[in-house]
Amino acid sequence: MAKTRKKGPLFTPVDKVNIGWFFRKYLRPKLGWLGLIFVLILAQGVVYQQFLAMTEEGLRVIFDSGTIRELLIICAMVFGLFTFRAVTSYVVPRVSAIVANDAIYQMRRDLIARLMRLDLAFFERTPSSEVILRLYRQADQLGLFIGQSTVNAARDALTVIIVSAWLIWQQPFLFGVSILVMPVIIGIMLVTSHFVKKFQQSAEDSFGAYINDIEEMTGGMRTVKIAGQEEVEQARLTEATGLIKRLLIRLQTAQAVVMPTLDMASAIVYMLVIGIGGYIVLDPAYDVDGADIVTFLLGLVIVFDPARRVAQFFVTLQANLILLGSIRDYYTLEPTIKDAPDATDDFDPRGDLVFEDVTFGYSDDQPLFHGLNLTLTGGKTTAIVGSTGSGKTTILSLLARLYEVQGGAITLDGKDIRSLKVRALRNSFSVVAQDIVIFNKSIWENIRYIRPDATEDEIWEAAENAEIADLIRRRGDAPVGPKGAQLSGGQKQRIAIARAFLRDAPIVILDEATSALDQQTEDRITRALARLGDGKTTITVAHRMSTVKAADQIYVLESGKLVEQGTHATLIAQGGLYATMFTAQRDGFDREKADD
Ligand SMILES: Nc1ncnc2c1ncn2[C@@H]1O[C@H](COP(=O)(O)OP(=O)(O)OP(=O)(O)O)[C@@H](O)[C@H]1O
Repeated sequence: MAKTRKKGPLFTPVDKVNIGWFFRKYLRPKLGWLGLIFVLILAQGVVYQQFLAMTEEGLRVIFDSGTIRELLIICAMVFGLFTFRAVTSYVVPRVSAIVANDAIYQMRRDLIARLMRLDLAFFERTPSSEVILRLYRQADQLGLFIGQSTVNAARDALTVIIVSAWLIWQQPFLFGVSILVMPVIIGIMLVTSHFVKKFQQSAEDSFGAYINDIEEMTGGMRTVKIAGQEEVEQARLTEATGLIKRLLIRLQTAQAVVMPTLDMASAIVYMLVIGIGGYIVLDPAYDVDGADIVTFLLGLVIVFDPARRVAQFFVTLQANLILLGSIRDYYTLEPTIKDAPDATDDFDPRGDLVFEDVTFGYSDDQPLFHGLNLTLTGGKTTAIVGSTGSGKTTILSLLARLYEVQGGAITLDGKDIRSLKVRALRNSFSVVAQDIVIFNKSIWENIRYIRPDATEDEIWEAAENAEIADLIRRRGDAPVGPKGAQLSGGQKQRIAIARAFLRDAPIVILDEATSALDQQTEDRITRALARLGDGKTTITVAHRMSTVKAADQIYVLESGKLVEQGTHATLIAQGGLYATMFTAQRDGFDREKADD
């Protein structure tokens, strides 16, 4: 999703749109607070100007031998001014931290809500590391930048403006001399900004790749260990961190150019002011005294520090514009599968599910279904069998509108599923699939996840039905490890089955539901699943022929084409593909038993 940026001005049109978007959406509602921050930092700038004015007066008291009393009053006022500045220096970061973190919280909240609405296809093509990067690191960095750097920069900029205005008013000629170096500074900043943007983009990409590597490593640790691939993994991750190191060094080196440039510029300015200023003081033709020059120099010292920080800010701003752009990219994504304007939830989920001439492919060059016709009769059990990659799981995805058909239609209760509310349609399904989402919580909590409002009795009943209640009693509240790493495949499947019981939806989808179970458990679970599907529309996808035998209707797919259909008995009698697959599996099974 990286955007190539051409070398150019400080803000590209995309940057301007992004800043405008962030301001309108997340900062404008906080204008009151922003106003307060502005007033306080304005006051901080005025404090410096007042300090200078008083210093000039103090110096005159000393040079022109005024009274001690006058001097003491000036000292007390200077102390008072800085105490005020100290108080505001506490209040401003406090208020700005609240404003910025709240803005980032709202942005994250919206981002999460947006992500949830996106199509499954987005998650199947986007590495999770990219999502993590945006939701976590980039949003965090942006929050810090807005809460601290921007507010500080605004304060510094105001200080520079106020003090400079005072200096111009006092000594216009000397001020004119001081800003002779400005064009050089601006030129260097523009060049630096370009490189900072470029390196930041590369650094973000390599951070994404690094998170991806970590995810793959931790997720596949079992395989890594068994295959003794630790060193390969270590080398892979070390290489990724090495790349990050190199990019960050380049990034920070580019940023570091700003400070010495400003230091050199300030040295030249001081030199000019002392030289030309000194000459003016010595020349009786000018009405300028030593106090004027000392105050002017002090004013420059006061201005230079915040000016340096403002310049530095513009450079880090470039890096943060990349982060903002990267987060904003997700806001421009729209789900393609959403409710039609006149979508209805008025349908009977117990009705027939029918594929009418359905055409579908994951990509244009790989069509899968062409004119597929199937009827999954309401209240009955339909099995879909076929070799691997024949499109069985895709049928289930299309039913739940995880993908949209490209031709023809799928109807439920005679209504095109595209005319139904997506949420209502999906609520009609209970799914027991292979890719089970398991959280690092207790089994009990994992079952409850599907229906947080379920009563304790309902959860126990579901657990008993799925034959996992004993395990819950044994393990108690112990968490099951990340992604359920401490559970066996069969135990995870039984959690999925318990969830399906708890959800109790009118259509039950079983996608290889009993594949990870031993024969004895499988028999028990098959009975449990029969109870689950009792009176419901059940759709079973299985490699194992034994689990589909009892289905009311069996469809046999081959490379996306429907090649046979009927009951177990009729298909066996036909002696086609199904009969061949069934016999092959049974023979294999018998051989295994004989070997035992
Ligand atoms: N998200 C996806 N993006 C692109 N192609 C996909 C995607 N999911 C599946 N496919 C392809 O579509 C075809 C059908 O896949 P599908 O998962 O429906 O088969 P299946 O019959 O369920 O296979 P299996 O029995 O191995 O689970 C396969 O060729 C697969 O590579």
